Amino acid sequence: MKPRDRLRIAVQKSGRLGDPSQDLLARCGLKFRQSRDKLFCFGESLAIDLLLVRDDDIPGLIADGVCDLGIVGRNVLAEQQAAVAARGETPAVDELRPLGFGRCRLSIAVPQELDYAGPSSLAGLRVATTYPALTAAWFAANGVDAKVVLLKGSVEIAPKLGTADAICDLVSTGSTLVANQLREAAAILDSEAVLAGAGVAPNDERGELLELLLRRIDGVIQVRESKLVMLHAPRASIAGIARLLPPGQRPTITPIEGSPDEVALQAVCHGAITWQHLEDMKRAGASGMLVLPVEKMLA
Ligand SMILES: Nc1ncnc2c1ncn2[C@@H]1O[C@H](COP(=O)(O)OP(=O)(O)OP(=O)(O)O)[C@@H](O)[C@H]1O
Ligand SMILES: O=P(O)(O)OC[C@H]1O[C@H](OP(=O)(O)OP(=O)(O)O)[C@H](O)[C@@H]1O
Ligand SMILES: [Mg+2]
Repeated sequence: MKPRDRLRIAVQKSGRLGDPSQDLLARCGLKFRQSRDKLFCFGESLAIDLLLVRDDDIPGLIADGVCDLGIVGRNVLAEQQAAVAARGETPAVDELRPLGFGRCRLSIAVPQELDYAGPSSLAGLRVATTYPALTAAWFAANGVDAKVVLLKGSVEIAPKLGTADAICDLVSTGSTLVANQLREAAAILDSEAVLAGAGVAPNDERGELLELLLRRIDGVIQVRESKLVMLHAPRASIAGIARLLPPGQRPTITPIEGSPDEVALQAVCHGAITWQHLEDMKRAGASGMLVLPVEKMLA
């Protein structure tokens, strides 16, 4: 293969991960000019280009060296790794970073009327899936002999059609399962979009670009998951309130002019602040609570 000096990332052309993947790269300061056929994006701000492809092709493109990196669901990457491992080979593509979007899980689901009391309930049954290697590996790990039936799509209707007794497919809200009179029996993999890359990083300019990109991705993810919390509280309640916050920087406490028993608290927290957090803090004495997004952060 021709040597390359530009880093190349495979991203999903359309579908669920396409836009969020490009959005993440834009937040990392990458700017692109798209080719007329919309299959290639030339990096204008850095020597990093994109190849726009079907998500199923991404692990293979990295393994073959056509791309250095890819943004793909862990479910797709893990399936490829499990298929390689089942052939007795060592997977050449690794997960470098979880990216925090495209969250779903790969689950075994069974018809409502099937009694499921654990993996052994599926012994001797046919299980339809688009993820044959992961499904077979889960059965093997649980010592269950079941038949894995490969389907490329519409897996959920297989039990109704009589081509399978159960399925193993992606679940997010669970509404597809409900619509097909199925229920989730066991989650076999928690998934989200991940940055995937070759086990061995390129040992040239591309290696440096990769390091730079990883640093920026880490920064973007940290900021995205960070919130600035501001509130007022009686001085005596501050320790209790601080314990209710997700982990983060040590809070700043400032006196409030004219209210000697009350202080203002300001804290950068890493992780979601839910309504439940706010209600718990209110019960602990907090008032005037504000939760703000963080745009940039530098330690
Ligand atoms: N319901 C869901 N909720 C959240 N994430 C999901 C859901 N379904 C799938 N995903 C994640 O998004 C990825 C891409 O899903 P999508 O449906 O776009 O794939 P696809 O139809 O195989 O696309 P392609 O045309 O690229 O082959 C999945 O591999 C999974 O990681
Ligand atoms: O638990 P839910 O929120 O219902 O999501 C699960 C469904 O989402 C995905 O399909 P998608 O919506 O992408 O449709 P497709 O696979 O038919 O393209 C997946 O293949 C499941 O069928
Ligand atoms: Mg696909």
